Amino acid sequence: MPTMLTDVFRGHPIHLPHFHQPDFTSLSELPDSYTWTPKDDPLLDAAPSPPAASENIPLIDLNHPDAANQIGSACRTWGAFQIANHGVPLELLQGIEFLTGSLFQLPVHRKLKAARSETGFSGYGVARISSFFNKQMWSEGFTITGSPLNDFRKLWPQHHLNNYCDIVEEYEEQMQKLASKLMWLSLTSLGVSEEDIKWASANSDSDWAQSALQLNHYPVCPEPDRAMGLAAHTDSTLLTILHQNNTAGLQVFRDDLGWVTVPPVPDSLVVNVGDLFHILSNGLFKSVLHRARVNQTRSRLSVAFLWGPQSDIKISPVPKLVSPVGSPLYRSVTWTEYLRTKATHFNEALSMIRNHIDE
Ligand SMILES: C=C1C[C@]23C[C@H]1CC[C@H]2[C@@]12CCC[C@@](C)(C(=O)O1)[C@H]2[C@@H]3C(=O)O
Ligand SMILES: O=C(O)CCC(=O)C(=O)O
Ligand SMILES: [Fe+2]
Repeated sequence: MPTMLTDVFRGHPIHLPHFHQPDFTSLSELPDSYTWTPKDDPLLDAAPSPPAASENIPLIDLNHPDAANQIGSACRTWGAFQIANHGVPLELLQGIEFLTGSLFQLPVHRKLKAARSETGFSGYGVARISSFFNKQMWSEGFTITGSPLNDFRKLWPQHHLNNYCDIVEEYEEQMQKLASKLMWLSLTSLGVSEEDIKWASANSDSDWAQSALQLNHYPVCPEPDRAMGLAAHTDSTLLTILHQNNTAGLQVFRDDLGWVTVPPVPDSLVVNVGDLFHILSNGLFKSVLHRARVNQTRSRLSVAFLWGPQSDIKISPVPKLVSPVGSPLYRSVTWTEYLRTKATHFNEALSMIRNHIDE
């Protein structure tokens, strides 16, 4: 039996900073433990000099005949793009946003009933990457994998459960289909077909993939310029599909441009390349560094669909993308191994599985 995501951190506890959640709504000043300076994050104010022209991640119409090439090009230059005409019913996007809003509106003592444990995967808590920073993030999260019923039971009375579980299940199904479509469109642009990736071609999508949902809430903040919603990170996924409410906050990093805000476009979705897709593409696709800032007047919600392979699948660079005289940039790794490496080494995880070739 392959490890399921639920078991990834079993026996690999993550010691998160003590959970002192302030009552976000009652503060008129940012507590020191939430005030970020460049000492806490070297890239905090990263900006090119001279300042670069304003540019943004592309918005791609999935119905466009050239969508595959546009996606491939966005994966190479940005590691992120937005998509319109993605086929996910709008009521479903509204449904998951409503569920997320009502979850975070619950009183703290109720949310803590579904707190994520140190060795657990799902439930309520601070971002997992919190342990790598000295300052706290201005956000709260809820991770779901598999059926949310057990956790949701701790939050809501019976009469909400079926409806909320149906929304999560339907959302995961739609995202799964979309993620697989996006993966093949981007690989097509590199000349890679199903014959080149055995684990993916032998089975239908639902057999080889697994996923998690990360619900995020960034409350209104008295001093947004000094706070951080979610610190800079890359996702450990193949692809991540993000729905944000109509409040800006997500930023992606480009060496030549610094931090670039991804504006919310109604009814569209944001797609990020994750570390595993970077590995699979032998470094051609960029796993994008991103973060979330916060806001003084509007609270922000986001729902991230984190998508990767089942845990018995070894991801390694597609041979076709390795030059005949070169060697693959990375050694092979399963999603479970990678998540554990990331949980202990954070942003060093990718370089730890890189093949260092003697010159
Ligand atoms: C399947 C995943 C991917 C995880 C870990 C696990 C569940 C939650 C995901 C996130 C979501 C928030 C950012 C991140 C960096 C975090 O702290 O938790 C992500 C992390 C990763 O992409 O590495
Ligand atoms: O809230 C956002 O825009 C970013 C969320 C994110 O990066 C994540 O959940 O991995
Ligand atoms: Fe992320």
